[in-house]
Amino acid sequence: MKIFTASQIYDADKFTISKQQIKSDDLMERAATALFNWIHSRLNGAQVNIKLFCGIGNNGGDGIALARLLQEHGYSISVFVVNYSEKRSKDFLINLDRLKDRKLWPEFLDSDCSFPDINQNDIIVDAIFGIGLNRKLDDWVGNLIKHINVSNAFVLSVDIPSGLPMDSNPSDSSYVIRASHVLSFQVPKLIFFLPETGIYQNQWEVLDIGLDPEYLNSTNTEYQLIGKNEILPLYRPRLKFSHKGNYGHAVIIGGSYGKIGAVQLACSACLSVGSGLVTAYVPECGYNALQTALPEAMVLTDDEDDSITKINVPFVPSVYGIGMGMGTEEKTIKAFGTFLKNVESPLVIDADGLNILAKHPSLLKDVPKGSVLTPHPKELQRLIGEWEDDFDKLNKAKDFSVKNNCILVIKGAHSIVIHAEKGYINNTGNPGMATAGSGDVLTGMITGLISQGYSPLNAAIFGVYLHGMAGDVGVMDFGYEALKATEIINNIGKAYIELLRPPKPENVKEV
Ligand SMILES: NC(=O)C1=CN([C@@H]2O[C@H](COP(=O)(O)OP(=O)(O)OC[C@H]3O[C@@H](n4cnc5c(N)ncnc54)[C@H](OP(=O)(O)O)[C@@H]3O)[C@@H](O)[C@H]2O)[C@@H](O)CC1
Ligand SMILES: Nc1ncnc2c1ncn2[C@@H]1O[C@H](COP(=O)(O)OP(=O)(O)O)[C@@H](O)[C@H]1O
Ligand SMILES: [K+]
Repeated sequence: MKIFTASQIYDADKFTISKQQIKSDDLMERAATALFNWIHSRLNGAQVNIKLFCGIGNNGGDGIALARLLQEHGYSISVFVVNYSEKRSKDFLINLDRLKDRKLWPEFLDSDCSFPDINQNDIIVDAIFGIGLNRKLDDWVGNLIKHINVSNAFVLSVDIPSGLPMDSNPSDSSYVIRASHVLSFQVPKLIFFLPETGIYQNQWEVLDIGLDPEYLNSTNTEYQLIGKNEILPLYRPRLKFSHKGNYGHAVIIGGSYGKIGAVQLACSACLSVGSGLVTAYVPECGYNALQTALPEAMVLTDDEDDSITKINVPFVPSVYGIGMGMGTEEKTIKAFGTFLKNVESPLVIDADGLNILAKHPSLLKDVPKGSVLTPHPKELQRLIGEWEDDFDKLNKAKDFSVKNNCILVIKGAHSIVIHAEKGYINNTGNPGMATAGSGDVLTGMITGLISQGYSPLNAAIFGVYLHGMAGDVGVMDFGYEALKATEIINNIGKAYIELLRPPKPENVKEV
């Protein structure tokens, strides 16, 4: 699903209005009707107090139009206009008049007034600001938002939580609505997926308001939300007459004394995702552990017992995954540097492989083109430097990807695969995956996908999705807290099955 910027959304509006020969307030009516249908299908006329806080722009206009529809259906509503500017939008005014025609007079709030009481059992509709926010809020508006936030009432935000800009962090986090649920028009917004701006809402949902498909389909976006529809076409089916040689030979290099488990997890994930053959390259101390824990994998060892000091792989594998648990000893850094000079197969680089690159950026030029780097936030910061906010981080990551001709997987709640100017945002996974070794599993999975013939970019996008899905299937049995990296691996198979499960036909009753 494409993620549009605010200016693209305004363009989509204009395009739709002109192509469908409608008026802009018709589009607002569609938005309000979609909001109303959502609420009505859940409340079924229940007499709960609904308090609508509406700004004076089009977000406010949506709220005012919604108020009219709610009133027509007998809901108990109070409408407050947050009068933060004299510059009211045309469609806001049209809808305000329609409300007044029905003898419904909103209460106007301004800097001098006291705020209305909010009961914990009220439902708040937040239509104060939408995607048009472009400067700091006046303090009294910020204080109203605080007043709503402390009420503990259910807050339904229209389009986005009010007070949240579309392309930067809010200047004051207490001046942003904490939304229980966001009903966002037509397309998801980038701010829902970034760690610093995604915290303002519990859940989001997209409402179709009929923006013109021609514009939506033909417009390129920097970011895409990756779901099943985007992943299925990437899937490479296993062929009936294939043999293990068709699915590549992956080599996983890493480990040091006390950290052999990281390699075991990566190898096991690499096999479970479907690599034909997997060989581990570890220090001598890892030999027995690996051969015992993972009989399917082959093991090559370094001459040294505790850490990797040279990397001698006597064949050319399909792909290498390198870095997990490897340490950053001088001897290992040297071995890694020599390895990079000679390697031609694409790499998946994680953990200490990334830490070494960050400390010795001159090595970056030897990383094969199209390699995949999988940093968590701290490793990313070592690689690309400090960032001002998540938007700056994404721009710096794109620059890094272009400069070094690599694919970056920025790991997190919504991991983002960065390839040059494009970002692919993952939408699977859960907080149960914030556990030791889950990153090693991801590295093994991406390596195993490249081994089978997925391109490095597709392997990164597909791997991140499947990894999250395996975690999502895993929590069904283990809950968040008890989910361990091993359970993510054990559920890779079920994640594939879930991915390939045909959608249930609509309107068919289960017997
Ligand atoms: N296609 C769609 O998705 C559709 C979207 N629709 C809806 O339109 C919404 C966008 O509406 P919008 O452009 O009128 O902007 P909105 O957020 O209501 O702000 C109002 C104005 O406030 C101003 N302003 C900004 N910051 C400020 C500040 N700190 N303090 C004080 N004032 C400030 C600024 O005006 P300025 O003063 O800068 O001229 C701004 O224009 C969108 O979120 C969705 O709900 C639907 O109706 C139809 C289809
Ligand atoms: N809250 C979360 N929601 C979804 N996925 C998460 C969450 N926290 C962590 N993950 C995933 O778990 C993995 C953690 O990787 P990493 O920090 O490298 O772990 P480790 O170093 O222990 O292997 C990443 O793929 C990340 O996206
Ligand atoms: K809003």
